[in-house]
Amino acid sequence: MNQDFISTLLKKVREVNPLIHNITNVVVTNFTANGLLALGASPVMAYAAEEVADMAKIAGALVLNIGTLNSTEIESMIIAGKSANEHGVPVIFDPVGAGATLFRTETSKRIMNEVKVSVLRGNAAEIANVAGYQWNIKGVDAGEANGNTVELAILTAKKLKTVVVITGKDDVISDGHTTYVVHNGHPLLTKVTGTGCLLTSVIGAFAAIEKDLVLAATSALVFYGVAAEMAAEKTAQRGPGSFQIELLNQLALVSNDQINKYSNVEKIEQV
Ligand SMILES: Nc1ncnc2c1ncn2[C@@H]1O[C@H](COP(=O)(O)OP(=O)(O)O)[C@@H](O)[C@H]1O
Ligand SMILES: Cc1ncsc1CCOP(=O)(O)O
Ligand SMILES: [Mg+2]
Repeated sequence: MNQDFISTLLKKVREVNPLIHNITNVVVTNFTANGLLALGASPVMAYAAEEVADMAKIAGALVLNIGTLNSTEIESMIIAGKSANEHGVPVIFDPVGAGATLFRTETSKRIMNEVKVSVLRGNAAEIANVAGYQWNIKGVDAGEANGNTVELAILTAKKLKTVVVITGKDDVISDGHTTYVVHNGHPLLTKVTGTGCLLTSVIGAFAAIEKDLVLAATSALVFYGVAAEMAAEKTAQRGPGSFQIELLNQLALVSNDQINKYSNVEKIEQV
C-alpha cells in the first residue's frame, strides 16, 4: 500500500465527516468523541435500546466497546449491531478485557456470534481470548507477549471470518489472506487510558469511507501512529497529560507530508 492512498483516504474522511455511532465505555466517552471530532468525523454516543437501531442505520460505522459492560448495554449492542448489519453499516468491535473475566469473554463471543463484525480490534490477549486461544491478560492490558501476533491475527481472522487488528508495539491487520504490520506509534500511548478505544473508533471512521477493510484499518493505524509520534515529539519534556492533549491536536493537524515521511508499514507475504 502506498502513502498516497492513506493521505487520500484521510482527506475523504475529512470531507465526508462520517457519523460514527459509538456504544462505548464510561472511561473513554469524552476522549473518544473529541478524538473523532479532531480527526474530522462526527461522533454520537447513543445507548438506549429504544433508539440504537435507528441511530446505527444512519451511521457511517457502528463501534461497539465492552469496556464497562452491563446487561442492559449488551442488549443495546446486539440490537444496534443487527440494525447495522441489515443496512450495510460496518461494525467495529473492541472486546475490552476479554479473558479477564468470564462475563467479558462470553459477551465477546456472543457479540461475534449474533452480529456480523467487520473489524475486531484489541490487544493480543483480548483477541486470543475472543478466538479461544491461550494468552495472558491483566485487566484491560495485554500481559507479557508470549506468541506470534501475525500468526494469531491470521488464525483469528480465518476462524471468526472478520478483519482482525491486533495492537501493541507493532500492529497487525489481517483478513486471513492479506496481512500488514504497522510499526508506527509511541510507548506514551500506553500511559493514557482510552488510546486503544479511540483507535477503534478511528478505524470506524476510515471504514465508513473505504470498503476494503484491510486497507481502511491499515490506513487508520498508520495515521494514528504517526499522530502519536508527532505528539510525543512535541511533549517530550513533559508527561502523559500533555501527550493526551497533544494527541488530539495532532489528529487534527497531521499532514500528508508527515504521513509520507514517517509511515512505516510492511506487507507480510503468506504462503
Ligand atoms: N509499546 C508501544 N509502542 C508504540 N505504540 C504502542 C505500544 N503499545 C501500544 N501502542 C499503540 O497504542 C495504541 C493502543 O494499542 P494498545 O495499547 O495495544 O490497545 P489497548 O489500550 O486497547 O490495550 C495503538 O495505536 C498501538 O499501536
Ligand atoms: C481502564 C478501563 N477500565 C474499563 S474500560 C477502560 C479503558 C480502557 O481503554 P484502552 O483499552 O483504550 O486502554
Ligand atoms: Mg483496549
